[in-house]
Amino acid sequence: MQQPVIGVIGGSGLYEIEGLTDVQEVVLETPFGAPSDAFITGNLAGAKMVFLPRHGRGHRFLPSEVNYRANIYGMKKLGVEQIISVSAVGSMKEEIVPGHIVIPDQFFDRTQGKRASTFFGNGVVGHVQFADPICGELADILADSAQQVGATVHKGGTYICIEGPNFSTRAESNIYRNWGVDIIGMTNVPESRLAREAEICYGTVALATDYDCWHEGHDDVSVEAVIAIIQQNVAKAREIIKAAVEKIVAQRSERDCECSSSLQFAVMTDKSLIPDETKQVLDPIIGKYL
Ligand SMILES: CSC[C@H]1O[C@H](OP(=O)(O)O)[C@H](O)[C@@H]1O
Ligand SMILES: Nc1ncnc2[nH]cnc12
Repeated sequence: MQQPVIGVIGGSGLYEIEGLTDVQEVVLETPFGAPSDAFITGNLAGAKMVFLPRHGRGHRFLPSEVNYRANIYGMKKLGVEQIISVSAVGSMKEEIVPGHIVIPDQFFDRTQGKRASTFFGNGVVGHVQFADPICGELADILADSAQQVGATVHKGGTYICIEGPNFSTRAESNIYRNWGVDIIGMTNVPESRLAREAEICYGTVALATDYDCWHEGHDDVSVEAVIAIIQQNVAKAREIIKAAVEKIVAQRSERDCECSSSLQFAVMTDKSLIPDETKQVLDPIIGKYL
């Protein structure tokens, strides 16, 4: 059995990963442009790791500016099969207290169409299933890991993804709550869509940092408050990643989740009509089916 290759996309406050051996910086250009930063590769607990800070080191890219396609394409090129996303989120439920961890199982997309969110196009049409956008097996591992390291964890929940970069109005926040969502953020869509198209399992460790602006007993969300909670919890997030990596290594078997073969029946276009250049660009993603 080959060593697992696990990607970590660090969100707000997580710009580096600790404890790796044989660390290298890999600068990649992709057909979709430059990723958010150099990929940091190394070994951790028997796995090969590929780390990328979503907003770049120094937090330089807005949620709408992050080049999600280049990031996921780069992960695929580096052999990543599972991505652990780490994200700061607002809590939309009383019981999700700032400092708690949520492992969401659903996304609700409220982005405004400004983000490139598919590898398809340019002569190739494909439609992947996305009813369950998070890999169930990876989510189980992340929830168990969070519990193991002593975090208060909520397993399951809907993450509503807004365009940002401004936080929500009070009316929006209350309406989202009426829709029944659990947490709010700005980044996990389209990242998760692209991971599914690339047949990479995707799971999120969401750190609740605030009550957005709906809670009468708490201050409205601010960057200052978000950073304070992240700083208190970043060590815990790193412990969760390490525990999850150890479990993935221990359970290592060929993936049999739906994510691992999501493209098998997804491409609609007659193979003989797909332009050569498109085939070349998408070779790491659809090559095995052509
Ligand atoms: C600093 S609060 C807003 C910012 O934090 C979250 O980012 P990430 O998912 O990368 O941790 C949120 O989506 C916003 O981008
Ligand atoms: N309240 C909030 N809204 C959107 N993204 C967030 N990230 C952290 N807190 C957030």
